Amino acid sequence: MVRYAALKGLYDLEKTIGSGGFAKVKLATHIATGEKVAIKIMDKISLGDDLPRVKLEVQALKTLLHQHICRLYQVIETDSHYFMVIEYCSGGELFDHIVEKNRLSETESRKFFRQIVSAVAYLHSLGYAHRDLKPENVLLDREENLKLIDFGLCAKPKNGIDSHLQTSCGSPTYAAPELILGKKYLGSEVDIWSMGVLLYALLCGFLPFDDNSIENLYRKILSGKYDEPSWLSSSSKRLIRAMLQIDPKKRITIQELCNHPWITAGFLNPVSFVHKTNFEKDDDVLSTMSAICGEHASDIWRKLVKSDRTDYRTATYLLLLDRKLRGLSLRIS
Ligand SMILES: CN(C)C[C@H]1CC[C@H](N2C(=O)N(C)Cc3cnc4ccc(-c5cc(Cl)c(O)c(Cl)c5)nc4c32)CC1
Repeated sequence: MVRYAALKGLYDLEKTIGSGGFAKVKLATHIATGEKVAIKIMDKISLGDDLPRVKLEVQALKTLLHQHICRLYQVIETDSHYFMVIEYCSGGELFDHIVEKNRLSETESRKFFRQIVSAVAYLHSLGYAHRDLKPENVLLDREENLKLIDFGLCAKPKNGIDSHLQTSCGSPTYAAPELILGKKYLGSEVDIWSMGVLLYALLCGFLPFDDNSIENLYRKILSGKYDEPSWLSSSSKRLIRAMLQIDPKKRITIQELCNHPWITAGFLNPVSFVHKTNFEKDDDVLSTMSAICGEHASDIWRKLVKSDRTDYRTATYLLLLDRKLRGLSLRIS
């Protein structure tokens, strides 16, 4: 087990739970609270010119506070590494959940899809586009709540979400036609297309556009033609068609999506993104922390609010708050 001095006394590293590109993600225990976390470890050498993506992802995750977006607790930077301490999702990938059930019922698909729409509507409302929405980037926590991850490709165009992007990124299988054609595109519109692919995967258990050869895959995507299995309801077909429109200008918008009849069926309200308030003060958590570190609760809170919200104290506060919201005792070892 590689020892990282920067984590000593703060986190106990356990097994590797995944690796992708330039990062390795390990399960770890936050020593002060005993809570499980995921630590995304990146070494600066192999990051190379991908370094700016880390800063982009950290900045995005610090800003994005939403119940269906993975929470960043702490960032540790050393000369050689970046460590991002992130909310652990013990439910694994949504993809595996679909595969083991073959496909999901319309009701279960709707439960998950509303959570995705809520997270993406919130993302877009802050001027971000994810640009790499795919089942592998949608995880589940212990209560099977959905968590969006991997904001390494997300973009916040300087002049707002409605300004055009050009960089081709994300995986072709979920990429919108305009993106694979290398045209200028709107982040919000390509996210809608990817969500259409995601919804199709939830309801069908396979992908609308798939082929081993990249050229055939591109041809299928650009044709916009895909199977509509017999089990799809006409309402599901209509919604998927509205999202998988080749012409981005004909594609349903995120606002229309929040109110779409398929989305609201069986629910009392359209999808809203009531995101977490920035940083709510909790006296139980503060008094637990002050009992341990001997500082006054008011001093702890003042330092927390003033901090850049990515230090160990912040991680401890947020993890204790999570424990409380889950109805568990607030204990600090
Ligand atoms: C395919 N990707 C490029 C990497 C892959 C690494 C493992 C990870 N994972 C898994 O695949 N489980 C099955 C377990 C698991 C559990 N909790 C996690 C909590 C957070 C994250 C996470 C990972 C990355 Cl790269 C992020 O940027 C963020 Cl914001 C969050 N990944 C987790 C994770 C999923 C993604």
